[in-house]
Amino acid sequence: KDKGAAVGLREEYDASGQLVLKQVKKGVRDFVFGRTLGEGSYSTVLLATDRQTLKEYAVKILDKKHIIKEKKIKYVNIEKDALNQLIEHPGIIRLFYTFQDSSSLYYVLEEASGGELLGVLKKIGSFDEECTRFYGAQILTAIEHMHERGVIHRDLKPENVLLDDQMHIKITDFGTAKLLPDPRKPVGPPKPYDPTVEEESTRARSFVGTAEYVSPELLTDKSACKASDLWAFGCIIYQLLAGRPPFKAGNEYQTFQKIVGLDYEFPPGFPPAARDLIERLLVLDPQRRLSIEHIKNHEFFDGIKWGRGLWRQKAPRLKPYV
Ligand SMILES: C[C@@H](Nc1nc2c(c3cc(-c4cn[nH]c4)ccc13)C(=O)N=C/C2=C\CC1CC1)C(C)(C)C
Repeated sequence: KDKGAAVGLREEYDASGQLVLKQVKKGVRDFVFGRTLGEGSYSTVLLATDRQTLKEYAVKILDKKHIIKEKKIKYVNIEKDALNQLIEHPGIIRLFYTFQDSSSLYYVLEEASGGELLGVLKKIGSFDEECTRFYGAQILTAIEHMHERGVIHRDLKPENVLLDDQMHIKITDFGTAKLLPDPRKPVGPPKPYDPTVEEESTRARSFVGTAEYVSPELLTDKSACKASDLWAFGCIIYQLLAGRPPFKAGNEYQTFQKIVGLDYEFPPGFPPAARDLIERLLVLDPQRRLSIEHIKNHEFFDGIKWGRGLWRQKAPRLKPYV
């Protein structure tokens, strides 16, 4: 009789000589892989079912050779560290565990069966104020949680805002996050030069998010800060109500020109409170952008109960804002 090796169990004897079966790390064989959810540049995300528990997960598979060749090892560790630092928040996708085989790394993540907010938005065209207020509030508290833990997402967009089976949000894709040094941890001695590791400075310089949501500071002086996520937040709020992002042009370069020139306008009939909030977020100088506290107190969010209550209440029914 197979000692359960197939299901990742190992025989051990405890102090009193009693036989115990220990659950060891899961492996590829423990899952049945389903459809592809999306392809990243170094990874693929598939739906997968755990053979034993029949629970559904999203598994991100990274090709080790490709990562090493492209010197992206740092990115991979950043994503894992970011997800591990952000556990236990209802608005952040959970990383359950990771394992590897000879060719790939596997991240076993929570499945968000409602899919991407972008997909829902495309289906109904645009959100009304009530839905925008609810989803905006959930996204803001998830951003607040990240920033409290020194994590800057850097690529927030409706595609990375997922929906669970209760139609509550789950932020995902921390592969391009920036981890601020932990103020509580002393900075260690400088590491010896390692040619295979791409330096932070070059990394910060090389990375740019998705054109429509990139902040002006990332385009002008190549550095992202927490306020960069709030610029993206402003773009998302605008897009939920208008059905399109504020800065969109024929190609990336023209989109960048619109951003640094703050070249956007509101469609007629745009709700005035939302317009005022967006005008205080889409500010070129990151220092002058509204802080999270001020956003929470803005009249657009009047009526929102911030805190745990936000995650227990029923999501408003999505109806198009005509
Ligand atoms: C934006 C993202 N799309 C998605 N990423 C994830 C999903 C996900 C689920 C559906 C879905 C499920 N049921 N119906 C639709 C559709 C798209 C998804 C999920 O459940 N759990 C973790 C995910 C991502 C975590 C990983 C990046 C670290 C890309 C295109 C990058 C795969």
